[in-house]
Amino acid sequence: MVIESLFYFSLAVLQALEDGLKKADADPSVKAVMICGENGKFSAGADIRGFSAPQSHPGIGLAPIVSLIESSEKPVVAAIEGVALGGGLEVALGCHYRVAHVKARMGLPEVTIGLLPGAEGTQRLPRLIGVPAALDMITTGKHIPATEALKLGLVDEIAEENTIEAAIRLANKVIGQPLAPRRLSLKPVPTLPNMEAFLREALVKVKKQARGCLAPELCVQAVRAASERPFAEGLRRERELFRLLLSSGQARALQYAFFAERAVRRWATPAGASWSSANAQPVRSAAVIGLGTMGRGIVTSLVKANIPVVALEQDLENLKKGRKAVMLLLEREAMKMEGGAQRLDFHNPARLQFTVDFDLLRDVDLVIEAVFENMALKKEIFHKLSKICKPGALLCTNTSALNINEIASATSRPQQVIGTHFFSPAHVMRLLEIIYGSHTSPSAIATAMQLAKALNKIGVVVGNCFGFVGNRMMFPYVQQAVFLLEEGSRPEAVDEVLEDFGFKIGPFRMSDLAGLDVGWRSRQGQGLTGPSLPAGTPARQRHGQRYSPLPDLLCEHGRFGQKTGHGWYLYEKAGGRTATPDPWLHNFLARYRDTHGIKARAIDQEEILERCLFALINEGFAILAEGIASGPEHLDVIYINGYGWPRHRGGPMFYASTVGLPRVLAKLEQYSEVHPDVPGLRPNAFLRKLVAVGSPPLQEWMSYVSWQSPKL
Ligand SMILES: CC/C=C\C/C=C/C(=O)SCCNC(=O)CCNC(=O)[C@H](O)C(C)(C)COP(=O)(O)OP(=O)(O)OC[C@H]1O[C@@H](n2cnc3c(N)ncnc32)[C@H](O)[C@@H]1OP(=O)(O)O
Repeated sequence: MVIESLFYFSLAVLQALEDGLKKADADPSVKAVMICGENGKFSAGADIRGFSAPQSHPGIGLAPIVSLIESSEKPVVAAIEGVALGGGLEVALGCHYRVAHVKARMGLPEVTIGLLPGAEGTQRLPRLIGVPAALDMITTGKHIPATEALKLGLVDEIAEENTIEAAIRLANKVIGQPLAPRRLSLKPVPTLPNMEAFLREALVKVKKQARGCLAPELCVQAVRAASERPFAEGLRRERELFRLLLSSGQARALQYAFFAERAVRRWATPAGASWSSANAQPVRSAAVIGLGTMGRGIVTSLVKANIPVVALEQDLENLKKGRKAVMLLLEREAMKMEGGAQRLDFHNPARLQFTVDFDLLRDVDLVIEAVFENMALKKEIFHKLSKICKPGALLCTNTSALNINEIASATSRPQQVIGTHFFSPAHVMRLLEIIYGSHTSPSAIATAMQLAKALNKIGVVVGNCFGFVGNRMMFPYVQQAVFLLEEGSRPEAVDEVLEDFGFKIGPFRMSDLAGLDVGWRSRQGQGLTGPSLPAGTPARQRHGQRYSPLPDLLCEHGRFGQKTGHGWYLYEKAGGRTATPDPWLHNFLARYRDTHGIKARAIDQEEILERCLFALINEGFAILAEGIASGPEHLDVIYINGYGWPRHRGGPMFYASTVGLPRVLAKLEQYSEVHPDVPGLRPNAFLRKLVAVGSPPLQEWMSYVSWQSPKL
C-alpha cells in the first residue's frame, strides 16, 4: 500500500495518513506500507504559520501519527525525495525503514524557528544515530545530504534513480521480518564513555553561540532526557520543553524572520515596478573592479556561484596583491566544499581572469565596481564603463552610502546602473542591499535580485538615500552610543548592554573592527570635521544640532581601532583582536568632559539600550514613511543578515512591535525632551500616526503611509 503526503502537513494530510495506516493495518491483503511525498518532495514538516495558533496546529497531532506508524504490524518504508525536514523527518523516523534519493536532504530545522523537534524527534534520532550526531543536527537545524545520512545510519539505502520503486522493493524484501528491532522507541540510546561531560560541554557551547536564544539550549536538554530516561519519560520532557518554547516570544520572532526573508523577494517600488512584472536578464559572466577587501570577497562569491569572472585592478602591483588574496580565499572556500578546488575550477582562466585592461570588460553581462568610497573615482569608472561595456550590461556599484543617481549620471545609460551594497566579508555575509536610482529599470532590479539568489544571498531592494537603509539606521544608533560616552558611560559598558541584548558585537567593538578612519574620511567629505570645517564652528555642534567630535579626536590621535592596536579599546598589537578596556581612553574621556564642562553621570542599562535601539527604530519609521523600503520586513531582514541584530528578536521593527509602539513613542518623547538638540530622538511622524490609529499589527503599517512627499 502507498500513502502519499503533501509538501507540508495540514490537518487533512495528518488525517489521511492516519486513515491510510489504519486501513492498511486492517486489510489482510496489505503486506507492507510505503510513505512518500507528492511531486518529488517528501515533506517540509508542519505548516509554520500554524504555530501562531497552537491549539489548532496540525503539528500537535503529529506525534500520535508517528507512534501509530511505528507500532504498525506491517513494515512501513519512507521513500524520501527532495526534503524531509522537521515533522517530515520525524514521520520518517517513525517508519521502520528509510530509503532516500541521492539528492534528498534531511534535517530537523525546528531550532531555527525557535522550537525543538516536538513530534518525538529528540527521542528517536539519538537512538538511531547516537547523541553527538543527533545533537549536532538538532541544535544547528542543518540540512544534511542523503550521502551523509547514509553514513550516519539515518537512512538504510540510497536510490540513484526511482526512490519509490527502491522503497517498494525494500518493503517487499522485509515482509515477514521481525519489526521490534526496527522500532526506534525500543532501542537504547548508544552510550558514550563520557556522556555527562559531553552533554555539559554541548550546553556550554550552544549557550555561547546562541547569545540569549532559548531553543538550542532546550534542544540539548531534550536530547539529555533521551540519554537519561526511558522513552516515555523522555517524550514527556520533550513535550514540556516544546510547550515552553512555543509560548516564548522568541519562537514568534524567529518564525516572523523566516517569512520576512521570503517576503522581501516580492519587491516593489513606489513607481510601480515589481517582481511580478519585471524580467531578469541572464548573467553568464561578470567583472569586478577593485580587489580590495570588498572586491576580493565579491570575486570569491561569483566564482562560488559558478559565474565566470574578470577581476580588474588599476595597476599591476595591486593586481598581484589582489590576485594572491583572492586565490587564498578561494583555496579556503574549496577546502570547505565537497568536490573542492575541482568544483570551483578557479585556476581555469575561462572561469577567473585577472587583468588591468578595461577592454576585457567589453562582453560581460554585469560589472560590479568595488573601489573605495570616492564619488569622483566612481564617476570616472562609470563613465568609462558606459563607453566600453555592451549595451545590455548591468552596471553595479558597491557602495554603502553614496548617491546612485549621481554615479549613474556619469553614464549614458542610467537605467542600467544599480547599487549593490555587499557586506564584509562579502563571500560570507548573506545580505545584499540592492539600491535603485531614479532611472534604474525594473529589469535591472530583477537582474540584481537574481544575482543575489545565484550568490546564495538575500537581496533586499531599497530606495536611494544617504546610507540607504542599513547604514542610515545605524548612524543614530552609533551617535547615541557616542553621546552616552560624553555623558558618563564607557565603551565596554555600552557594548556589554547591546551584546547582552543579543547583538553579535557592540557598537564600539564594531567600530574598532571596521576602522574608525572609514567614518572619519566620510565626515571629512561631508565637511563635518577636518580642514573644510568653517573656523569658529562650536566643537560639539553642527548645523545647530548636537555633534560629538570624540571619534574624530580618536582618529587625530592615530587610534583607528584594531588595525592600529587601539581605538575605543586597547589591543595586544596592531591587527590584534582581543579588546581590553583602555585606561588611556578612560582618562581621555574624563579630560574631554572637563574641557566641555560635562558633569559625568551614572547611566543605567535601560537608558543605554533604549536610546541606542529606539533612535535606530525611529529612523526606521522615517525610512518607511519616505518609501525607501516597502515594508518593515525589509528593515528587519537587513538588520538580521547584515548588522548582527539577534534573529530571535525578529529585527528592529518587529522588536518595536513587541515592545509596543506607545512605549517606544513615550520613551523617545522623554529622551527628546532632555536632548532637544538631537533630531534622532525626536519621534518620527509616522510612528506618532501609528500610535494615534491604535498601533496596528506590523503587517498593516504600510497601509497608513501617505505618499504625499515621496523622496525617490
Ligand atoms: C508537537 C509537535 C509539533 C510539530 C512538529 C513539527 C514541526 C515542524 O515540522 S516545524 C517546520 C520544520 N520545517 C522547516 O522549518 C522547513 C522550512 N522550509 C524550508 O526550509 C524551505 O522552505 C525548504 C527547504 C523546504 C524549501 O526551500 P526553497 O525551495 O528555497 O523554497 P522556499 O523557502 O521559498 O519555500 C517555498 C514556499 O513554501 C513556504 N514554506 C516552506 N516550508 C514551509 C513550512 N514548513 N510551513 C509553511 N510554509 C512553508 C515558504 O514560506 C515559501 O512560501 P512563499 O512562496 O509564499 O514565500
